[in-house]
Amino acid sequence: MVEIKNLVKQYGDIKAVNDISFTVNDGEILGFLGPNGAGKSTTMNIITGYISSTSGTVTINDSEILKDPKGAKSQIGYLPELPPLYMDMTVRKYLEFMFSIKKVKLPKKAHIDEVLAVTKLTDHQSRIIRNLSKGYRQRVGLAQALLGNPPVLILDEPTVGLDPSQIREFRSLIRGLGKKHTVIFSSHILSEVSAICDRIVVINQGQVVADTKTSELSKAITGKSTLTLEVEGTVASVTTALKNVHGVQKITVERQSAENTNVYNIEHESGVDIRKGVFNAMVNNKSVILTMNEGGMSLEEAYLKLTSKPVSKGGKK
Ligand SMILES: Nc1ncnc2c1ncn2[C@@H]1O[C@H](COP(=O)(O)OP(=O)(O)OP(=O)(O)O)[C@@H](O)[C@H]1O
Repeated sequence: MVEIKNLVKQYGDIKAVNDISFTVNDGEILGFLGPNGAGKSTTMNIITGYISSTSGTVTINDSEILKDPKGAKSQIGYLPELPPLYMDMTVRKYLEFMFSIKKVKLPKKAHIDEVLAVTKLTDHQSRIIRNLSKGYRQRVGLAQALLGNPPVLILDEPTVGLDPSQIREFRSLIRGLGKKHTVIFSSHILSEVSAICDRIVVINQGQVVADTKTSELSKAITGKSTLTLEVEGTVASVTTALKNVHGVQKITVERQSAENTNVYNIEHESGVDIRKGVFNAMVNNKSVILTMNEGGMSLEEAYLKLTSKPVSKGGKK
């Protein structure tokens, strides 16, 4: 488990990280999301012990990073935004070199073979790193993070600069790694995080603005349960029929999408699934449903809303 408590990092009069707390459970893939300059890299660098915090604590499976840096660091594999690769080495030589630097205690050949296989680099182990594409270099960075089989992996914006097919491959690698490791994965791209992670922590201007299951992000922001419905029929008859559905609280016509067809936003009681009731009401009303989606606000809209508003007092100066 990774526990981050009241983390603060001050650079002069800039608070890059301003009282951040969150926990990552064993076996979880946590997305750490925020716009450029939000404080992601600073937080990651503190978690991995690269830089120290101004105040607050980071604990990795009972080892606190400042009190027991050796114990904490031995449990972390880190892929920084720019992995420290030695361009003139072959992939295998580089991993052997990092193996000795990290003083890994596992059988060398077998372990490096395993790491090469997991990162799909076996066929490229004799190539000079300089000649590899960005996607392959990133895999080499991931391979060095995996040396020693650390239980926790910290990946700082690992897909930046990769092309779409490299991104897809890298994502599937991370998903696979999540089965054996606890992963913290930072990104400023929402779709990336929602594709891989079950839970996300959103930061903005050095503060946590959401800590929630990906599927509940929209609800966490609006505080409301909503259903969007596109249906044929007059507004009057559809609204009357919807009003009688158990759990429905408020109906708003969002827009007209075609002739005699409107999009409605339906607020409903939290925890009540109104979809069947809405379906039956529309069938009885002879109104054809064209689309029905839970969560009135899209994930993208919710994220923009979260990260565009100014952070309350105590935020970055
Ligand atoms: N060494 C430093 N000295 C002064 N200010 C810094 C330093 N490192 C970071 N900052 C500032 O702290 C804030 C957070 O930066 P950080 O790099 O952690 O953000 P980020 O979320 O990782 O952004 P990006 O996605 O652009 O990498 C920014 O305003 C940045 O300018």
